[in-house]
Amino acid sequence: MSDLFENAPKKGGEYSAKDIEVLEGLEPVRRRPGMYIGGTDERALHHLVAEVLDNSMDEAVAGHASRIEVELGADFYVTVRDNGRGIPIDPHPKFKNQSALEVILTTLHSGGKFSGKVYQTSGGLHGVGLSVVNALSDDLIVEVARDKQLYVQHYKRGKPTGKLKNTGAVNRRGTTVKFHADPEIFGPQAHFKAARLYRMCRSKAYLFRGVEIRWSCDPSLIAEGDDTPASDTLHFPGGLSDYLTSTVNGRKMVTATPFAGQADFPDSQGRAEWAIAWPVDGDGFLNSYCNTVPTPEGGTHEAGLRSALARGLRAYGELVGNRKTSIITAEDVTGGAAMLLSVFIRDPQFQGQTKEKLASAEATRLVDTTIKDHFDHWLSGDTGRARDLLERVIEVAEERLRKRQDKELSRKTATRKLRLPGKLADCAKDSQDGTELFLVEGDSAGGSAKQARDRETQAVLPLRGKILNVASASADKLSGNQELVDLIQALGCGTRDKFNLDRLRYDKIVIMTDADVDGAHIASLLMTFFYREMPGLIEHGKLYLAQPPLYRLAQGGKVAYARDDAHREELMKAEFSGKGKIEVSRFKGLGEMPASQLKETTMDPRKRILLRVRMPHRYNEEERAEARETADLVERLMGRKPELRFQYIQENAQFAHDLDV
Ligand SMILES: Nc1ncnc2c1ncn2[C@@H]1O[C@H](COP(=O)(O)OP(=O)(O)OP(=O)(O)O)[C@@H](O)[C@H]1O
Ligand SMILES: [Mg+2]
Ligand SMILES: [Mg+2]
Repeated sequence: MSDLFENAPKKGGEYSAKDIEVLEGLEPVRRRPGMYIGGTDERALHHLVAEVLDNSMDEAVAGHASRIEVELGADFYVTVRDNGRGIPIDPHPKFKNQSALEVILTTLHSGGKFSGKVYQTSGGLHGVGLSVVNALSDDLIVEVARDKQLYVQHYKRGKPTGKLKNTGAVNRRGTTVKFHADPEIFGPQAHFKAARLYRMCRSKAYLFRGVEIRWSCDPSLIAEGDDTPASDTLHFPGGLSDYLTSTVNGRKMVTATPFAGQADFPDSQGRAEWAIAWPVDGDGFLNSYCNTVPTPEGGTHEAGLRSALARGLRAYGELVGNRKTSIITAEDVTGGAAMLLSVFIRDPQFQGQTKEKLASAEATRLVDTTIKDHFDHWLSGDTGRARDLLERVIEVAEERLRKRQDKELSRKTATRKLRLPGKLADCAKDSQDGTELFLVEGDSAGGSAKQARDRETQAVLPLRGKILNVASASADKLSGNQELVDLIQALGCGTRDKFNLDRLRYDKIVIMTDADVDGAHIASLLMTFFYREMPGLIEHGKLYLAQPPLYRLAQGGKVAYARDDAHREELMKAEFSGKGKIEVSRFKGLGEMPASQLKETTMDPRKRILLRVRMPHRYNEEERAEARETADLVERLMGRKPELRFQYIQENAQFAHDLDV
């Protein structure tokens, strides 16, 4: 026994109990905010407000609050006030010296929503939200008006700075949380945006008719050209129907009336509300919510809705004896539809604390059967509109089949018709399936890449020098740029309104530039180009960044590659022993790297890491508005300052495999 311990190595790779940390209280939240709010970017920042607002919404949906005020101050403090029951302030039975309020604010997994006794269908369920907001705020004040008394407590970075004080009598009730996001976490430049918070409040008000949300913000925070009001009272008795009308406002629809309604699930399992229209232009979206929490990644409730609509329309088609009905898929019915879906269910299961995707299995069946019933009625209630919709969806299905046939024409015939650029080293495989195009910088890197590639599936296109800074280039300048003309030809899918994903000649487009400032610059120029000219490529997840290493480390027979300085330090500590010299060599560029090493580190699908470039999320009204903000961001970043560009890429590259542009 003692032998075992004595023989344990003392130096170098020492790793023992003392290395195991247990983070206490809210420390884990500050150390790993991403785990609780999905990152530290602008989206995550705004998520803080969502957590606080969700708690007030839960109070409203449970029937205890009717009014919520949300205020954004010039000092970027956000205040959320409701007229609900007020967070309990009596001493907590388990923690004798703390009020329940303090326990809620300073302890993860503390809350009143676990049992379903005090809230039935709440957005909150983890008992984490408010404590996380507290941990990530450099200043937070909570006020509770309860039993005609007003109680106040202050916090900094998750810790109370004093006791809960009773400040005297009041004539109202409810909870007020006022907080300021910690710049240590979100960066000194990150601030709440009025437009974004306003949209959040508005959609909450649409989702629950029983609440009135009073919005206000300091007028100085409204950017020029932004139509966000400085104050507004949001109350929508028409619910999702109103929401849909305001969203699709003015567009021509396939049917004169939308398919909208609400219904309870059996056995008080909750309820659903929906509003669906089919725009003639076929530009659809689906915004879904569970217990007023937006679920931009969809989930089981969306699956139920899709199934209900597809089954309903198919059943109708068969009933009226339309033989083409059999070709209709769910995607044909719903792909081009403008859809809003809100469900309220008990004890929902989400993926992650930001709750972007609903996982509750029973939601699919509940939504499916409930909505299918109503859809059947809606269709049979007006045969004119049912026929219009059916014919339209059959057209969509036929178009889809026609496109698929075109696609099945082999890539080779497409290639023959197309003049491919001379410098392209194409891959041997005919179909697009599983193929990759590497965009590399310069002929020498191109040479290495050509040797390192798998000829069957990997193609290489070397681009010379710095391509035009397309963020500021006009269309004719673009078409005069040979590098970009070559690139567009090699891809085959066209640009802007001629863009057609089905014609894309490869499955993945991989930007592979040197791991240095110039490389990052060229990568960002190319990303801007794709973002501007072929956003569909990014939307469909076809664009990637390769991650070539910057250093090679060797000791004895052991070799490792490091992406950057930090990674090199990490590897030196973790992978190599303290004994003997570690040889460190820095790659000057991909062109200098032997083909075998380039293959192993960067190109071989079994060993490499690729970063996928993505648009922020899917298309729904809020997300689109954000995407427009992102367009500004890209312009700001790519437009002028190269240092900023570099930082942007580096930061994202380190932390995420999915890179948001
Ligand atoms: N505005 C409010 N009015 C009344 N009670 C509140 C309010 N805000 C928070 N609470 C109480 O504090 C508890 C903890 O809130 P917190 O946001 O931390 O977790 P949660 O809402 O239970 O779950 P989640 O982590 O999913 O948000 C709630 O369960 C509720 O009991
Ligand atoms: Mg909550
Ligand atoms: Mg909590």
